[in-house]
Amino acid sequence: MTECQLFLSKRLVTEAKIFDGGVLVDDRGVILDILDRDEAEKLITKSKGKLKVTDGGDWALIAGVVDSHVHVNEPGRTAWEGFRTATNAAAAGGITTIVDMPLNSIPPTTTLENLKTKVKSATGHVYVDVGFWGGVIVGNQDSLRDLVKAGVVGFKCFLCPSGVDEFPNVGAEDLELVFNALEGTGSVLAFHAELEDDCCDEKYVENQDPEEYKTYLESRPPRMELNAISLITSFLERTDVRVHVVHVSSATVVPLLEKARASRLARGHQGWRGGVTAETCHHYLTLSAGEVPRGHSEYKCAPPIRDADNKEKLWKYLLDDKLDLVVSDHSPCTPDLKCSNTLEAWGGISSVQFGLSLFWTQANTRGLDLKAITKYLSSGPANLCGLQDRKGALKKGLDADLVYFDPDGTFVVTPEIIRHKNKMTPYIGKELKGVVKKTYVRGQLVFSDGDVVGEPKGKLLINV
Ligand SMILES: NC(=O)NC(NC(N)=O)C(=O)[O-]
Ligand SMILES: [Zn+2]
Ligand SMILES: [Zn+2]
Repeated sequence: MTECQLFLSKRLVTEAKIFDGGVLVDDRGVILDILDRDEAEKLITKSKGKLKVTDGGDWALIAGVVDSHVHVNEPGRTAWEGFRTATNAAAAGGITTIVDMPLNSIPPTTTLENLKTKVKSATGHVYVDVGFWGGVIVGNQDSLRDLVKAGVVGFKCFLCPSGVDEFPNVGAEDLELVFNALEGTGSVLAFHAELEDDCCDEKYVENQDPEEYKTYLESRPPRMELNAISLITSFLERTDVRVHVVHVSSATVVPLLEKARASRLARGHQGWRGGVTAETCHHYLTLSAGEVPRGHSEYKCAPPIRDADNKEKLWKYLLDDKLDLVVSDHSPCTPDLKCSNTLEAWGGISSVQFGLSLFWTQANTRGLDLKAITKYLSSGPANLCGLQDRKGALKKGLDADLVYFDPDGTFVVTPEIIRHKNKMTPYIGKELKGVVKKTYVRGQLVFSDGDVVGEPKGKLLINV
């Protein structure tokens, strides 16, 4: 019993309930049991001081957040973001696993060789556990099965230009090959779902003020998301490969996804949520187009943040179980690339550290309780990534990825508290609810009292 630990809280949050109790953790950092207060007290008495007990009192004890959409950019664009800084920010934000996106680093994660390069640059530099997405680009379909074997959680592809030359988008003809390559692997194909058509909106906005956010917004209308979903769903009668739509911005696409899911479920698809899933991001659930100040491209991302009515619809769909998870899509860059011209600036929002508090700030005012955090920020992403037997909930047999969280505390976002590399985010000056007090990865303390603890102890969730 000497190596076991017991983490107590008056508000222990499992997938099913919130109660006064404890999480018993073994010497490997795996959850041995979830106990109520009486059982925990009896165990403490029985152990005669041999059990290491941590009591968080009134702080909630929640499962660590799994952020399945983070662009780390190292190697190759390490000035934009690196593993140390991104995972330091994650630990401070109550995230115990991030999953790295395959693009913006050079090389992109599109071959086994490239994955090995990425893994090498991450080794020894991560404060939380890190999984990896593979990338699908034109012509790399023969590399996909090797990447699956190496343990990538799935693949991301683009249906429109990605913003970086080395990650070209695919078209309908490529997708045929890609679905064939992934058939039967159990892997998931995630889409950046924006697709242009003949009606060229970019040309239309040419004469408008490029510093106005509205100009950028009009260059990427909801129609682009709808076009993409139509293309994706047109494949679903012919393939069993799981599909996932990343960063849904326009609520208009959700009914189409719902229909596609229903049809797959009717066919008996065995994947999580019928193998048709979708995420939205903290920025779409927190911000709206009307509040973006002129020339402030730190609000720029693709697809764009839309109006307040759209934001409310996204919340409704989320609460109706029509959207499955919420992520940061942390996609940072250097300050020079966030110029005041909204058409030319880099598209990507930096927020990995603040996702949990951004979500809680909104969720709490909408009458949700702490279980919503576990559902949408932990178990949802873990299920997407096939990590549900290791991550994503306070449950026997899973890794003891734990966060002591003060749901009633507040803080203001300032550049000084930002831990990601380039201190830009649209949330500067905003007051957020919910303060991360301590973060544990596999039972080990990695963040406490406002700072990371010791050397990076994160694991890479990969077999290379
Ligand atoms: N090249 C990117 O990092 N793009 C990302 N940028 C955003 N979302 O603005 C993304 O996920 O598509
Ligand atoms: Zn994307
Ligand atoms: Zn992204």
